[in-house]
Amino acid sequence: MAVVLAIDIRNTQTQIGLVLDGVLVARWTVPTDSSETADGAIGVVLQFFEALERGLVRLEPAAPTRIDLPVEAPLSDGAIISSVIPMLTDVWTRAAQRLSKSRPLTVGPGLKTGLKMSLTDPAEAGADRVAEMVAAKTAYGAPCLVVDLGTSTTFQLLDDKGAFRGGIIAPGMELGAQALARGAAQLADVELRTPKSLLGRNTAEAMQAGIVMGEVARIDGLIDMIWNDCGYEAPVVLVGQHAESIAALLAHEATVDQTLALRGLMELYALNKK
Ligand SMILES: Nc1ncnc2c1ncn2[C@@H]1O[C@H](COP(=O)(O)OP(=O)(O)OP(=O)(O)O)[C@@H](O)[C@H]1O
Ligand SMILES: CC(C)(CO)[C@@H](O)C(=O)NCCC(=O)O
Ligand SMILES: [K+]
Repeated sequence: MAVVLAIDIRNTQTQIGLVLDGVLVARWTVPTDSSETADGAIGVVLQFFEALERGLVRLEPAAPTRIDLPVEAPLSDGAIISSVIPMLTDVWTRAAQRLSKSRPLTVGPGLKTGLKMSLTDPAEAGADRVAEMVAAKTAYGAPCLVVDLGTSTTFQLLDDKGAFRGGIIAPGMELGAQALARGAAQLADVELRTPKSLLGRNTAEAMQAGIVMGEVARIDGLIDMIWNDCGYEAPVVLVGQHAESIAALLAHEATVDQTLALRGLMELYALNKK
């Protein structure tokens, strides 16, 4: 059985996918720690494996009922890393190197994607956005629009010719809420949830409306602007921590797909492993 680790390092969270014989079996999410060490990163993977062994991890629908994981090094046959934090790329690469039989792959210049990049500098594109485009092409076909609601809110368009046509990068909801609380003396941190009504009757509700409903309006508005700009429309796929709640509030129809980036990593691994 081939064991592959797909590691997706984002600004707030790091997610590890366990891939067995090309099937995504389970996921493990930890906060991203900018002072992480290679030893610490190995610890994260060991925790994941131990939690799996003890039946504490919810398995993906396609997972086999029984999983036998290696208990000694190498714990995996290979690994693929997508990182949007340059400082952590090397740390996780060293960790993955010690965990696996073969040299880990990193999403970035030099890795085959099978994707045409309609960008002025493809090397600049976030590895997460590239991984999402790769999986979107397989799962939804071209054209397709991916909206990622994480630390930042990003839009990635796979155009009607199947190329990554660039997109939009905006501050995410948590960042917006933090900036508001930091910048205004009478405003404090609020929990990010859908307000009871559009017009808040107190400060917290008004802030929730501004952040959550503001995000909904921004996404709906930008989607329309994108269709106007392109001259065609396409399926919309929502990913990231806030995808479910925002999808429910959007005027546009959207599919939530929380494993898109990890599946993109799986595909990139298959395409690039020797
Ligand atoms: N509480 C949670 N438990 C498990 N998984 C989670 C949890 N929250 C989010 N995730 C998953 O972790 C991944 C990353 O989450 P999130 O969107 O918060 O990332 P982020 O680090 O803010 O991303 P980015 O830096 O790209 O904006 C997503 O795929 C999401 O499904
Ligand atoms: C925009 C983020 C932070 C989203 O995770 C990441 O994809 C990134 O750092 N990208 C680099 C810039 C770009 O994608 O064009
Ligand atoms: K920065």
